[in-house]
Order: sequence, then C-alpha cells, then structure tokens
Amino acid sequence: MSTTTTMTEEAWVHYHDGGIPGRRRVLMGTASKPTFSELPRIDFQRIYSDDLSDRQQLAKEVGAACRDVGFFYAVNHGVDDSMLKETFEASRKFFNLPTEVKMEVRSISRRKARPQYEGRYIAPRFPPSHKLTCPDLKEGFLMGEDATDPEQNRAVTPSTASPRNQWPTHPSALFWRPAIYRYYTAMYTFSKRLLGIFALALDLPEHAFDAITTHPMTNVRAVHYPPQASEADVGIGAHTDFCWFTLVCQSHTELPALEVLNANGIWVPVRPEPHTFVVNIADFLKLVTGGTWQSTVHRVRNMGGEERYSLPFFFSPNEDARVSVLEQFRKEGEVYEEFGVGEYFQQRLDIDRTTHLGSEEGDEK
Ligand SMILES: O=C(O)CCC(=O)C(=O)O
Ligand SMILES: [Fe+2]
Repeated sequence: MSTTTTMTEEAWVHYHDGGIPGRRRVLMGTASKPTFSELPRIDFQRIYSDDLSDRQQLAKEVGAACRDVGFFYAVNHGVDDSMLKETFEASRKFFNLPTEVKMEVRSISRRKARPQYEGRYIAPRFPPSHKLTCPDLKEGFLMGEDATDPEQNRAVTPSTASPRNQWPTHPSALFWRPAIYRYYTAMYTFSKRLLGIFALALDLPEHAFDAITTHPMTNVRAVHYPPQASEADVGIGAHTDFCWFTLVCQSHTELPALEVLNANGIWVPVRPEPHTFVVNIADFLKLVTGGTWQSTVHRVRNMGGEERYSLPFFFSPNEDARVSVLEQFRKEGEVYEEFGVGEYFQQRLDIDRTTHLGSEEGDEK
C-alpha cells in the first residue's frame, strides 16, 4: 500500500521495492533532482526491420529509457490491434460473470512444495479475515506456462506434468480460455523479439538471451479495477515487479490510473494511449545489470469513476536457468554469485507473502 505522510514537515512516499518496504522523500523546488516527468515513447516499427542498424538504433533508445526511467511506451509494436480490442472485451465480459462462475477457478493448493505460480481467479480484497484486510481493490485472473495446456505445444515431461492453470468450465465462461490464449501467444512472440532489443541495448549479441529463454516463465494477469470511492483505497499498491520485464495494455480511462514514481517522490501518471504497450523493467533485469537499469516503483489508483481493465504480461527466463550480474556491470574485487531464476522468483513470492498483505497468496508481479 502506498501513502504519502508528513513527518516533521517532510513528505515521504512509501512502497515495496524488491518486496521490501521502502520510502522516498518528496523533493520539491531547489531540493529536487533531475528525473523524468513523463514516459518516453519509442517507435517499435524498427523491431521488424531486416537491417541490424535499425534494430541497434531502437536498442539505443530502449537502453536510455531503461536506464533513466525504467518505463516506456512501445508504439507501433505490430501486435494485432483487433485482437487487443477483443481481449479487453473478453475481460469485461469475464469479470462481469457471476461471482460463483469465477470462483470455480479460485482454489490454490496448500502443498508445501508448490509451483512458482498457480493460475486462478483472484478475488478482490482477499483474504478478508485472518490477517488485516487486503488493501487491493482489484480482481484478477492469472495464467502462465503450463505444458498440460495443449495450446502451448510443450512437451509434457515428469517435471512439467502437473497442471498449473485453471480454466472455468461453465458454458457462459468458455470464451475466456481462447481469448486469453490469443493474447498470451501474441505477447509471448513480441517479448522474444523485445529480448533481442534488450540484448543489443546491453551491448550483447542479439541472441545472447536465447539459451536461457527456451521455455521462459511467463504470465498473463487480466485485471479489473473497479472505480475507487476514496483516495485511501488502492487498486494495486506501490511496488516493483519481480520478473525480468512486464508489458501492460491498459483500457481507456479519462483519468490516468497507473502512476510511476520518479526520483523526487512524485507520481507521474501513465495516460492510456491507444494501440500502445507500457513496458517496464522489473527487479530481475535491474539485478543482472548491477542496478544500471531501473525497476521503477508504480501503483494503480482508479479515481475517475470508470471501470478499468489491464492486461499485464510478465516475462522471466527459464525456471531452471542460472544467471548473474552481466560482465560489463561487474566491479573489480566484488564477488558475484549465480542464482537460479525459479529460486529467485520463489524467494520473491515468499517475501511478498510476508510483507505485502495484498499479495499473501502469491500475487506474481
Ligand atoms: O494495471 C496496471 O496498469 C499495472 C498493473 C501492475 O503494476 C502489475 O500487475 O504488476
Ligand atoms: Fe506492476
């Protein structure tokens, strides 16, 4: 949850960074630092160019945005616009279904050795009782890689044989699975290309990340944010994402709802722009770039009286990949350990469960 408080006449913004509670002083006037006040807009048409120098030029702009802001708009991304529109229509329809239809896919397993995520419906303000209350007003539906879903064309092996996703079976909800799969597949394909641009932006060969992303960890979370009655409520509390990077499509609302925190502790609104993705760097890419790329704090407050829908797509490397700080970001004399992608992800989920009430059940970000 994020709040701005005044302590001895100083204002602070509170958030979760890397799953850990943090705060930032609000700096104004002469105390303010150079920082961003809007998100860069980057033209992605060049991602499809056969000419390497076009892709390198794009990568230069992407690299600057990742370093200076951690967020950018991707325009002309080439993903089919009518498919995006249809996915939002399907989202509206899904979240309008009776609660009992959505609750069919609400269950989570209580197994100790649980998988990184389990696809399901996430009810608003859950859990209602045994802890304090969950602050987030949002409701969501989460799915991700699952070799037992034939749509993913993946080999079912002993390690991938447990289903992770849950799909509603009520006749009124059967439209949901194909709609989400169309979106998932398109975002997956775009993300693989984007990864090549990130590699170039980091002065690596374009295919440097291919070996660790043959079966990447990926999630779609469809989210519905009801209009907020009060400033004290929160659609999704201030946080950083803990994957490698996130792509977000947001529905149109007159008043921007997604906000990004700049270095002066000012919330910069991310106005919904038609036909664009909002791309943000998450904790994992910050980690492997030795903090050179920013995983920027953000939150959602839906104050404009309209229903809001968003479709974040979260991307991380293979669960069994091992990564470390990239060579060019290492400092002499420092020791850098390797860590497992899946283990890191699980650690972050566990931290989030204990420090972020809204995410007690493994609310992947
Ligand atoms: O709804 C949005 O615009 C952003 C959601 C978000 O930050 C998240 O799901 O991690
Ligand atoms: Fe996020």
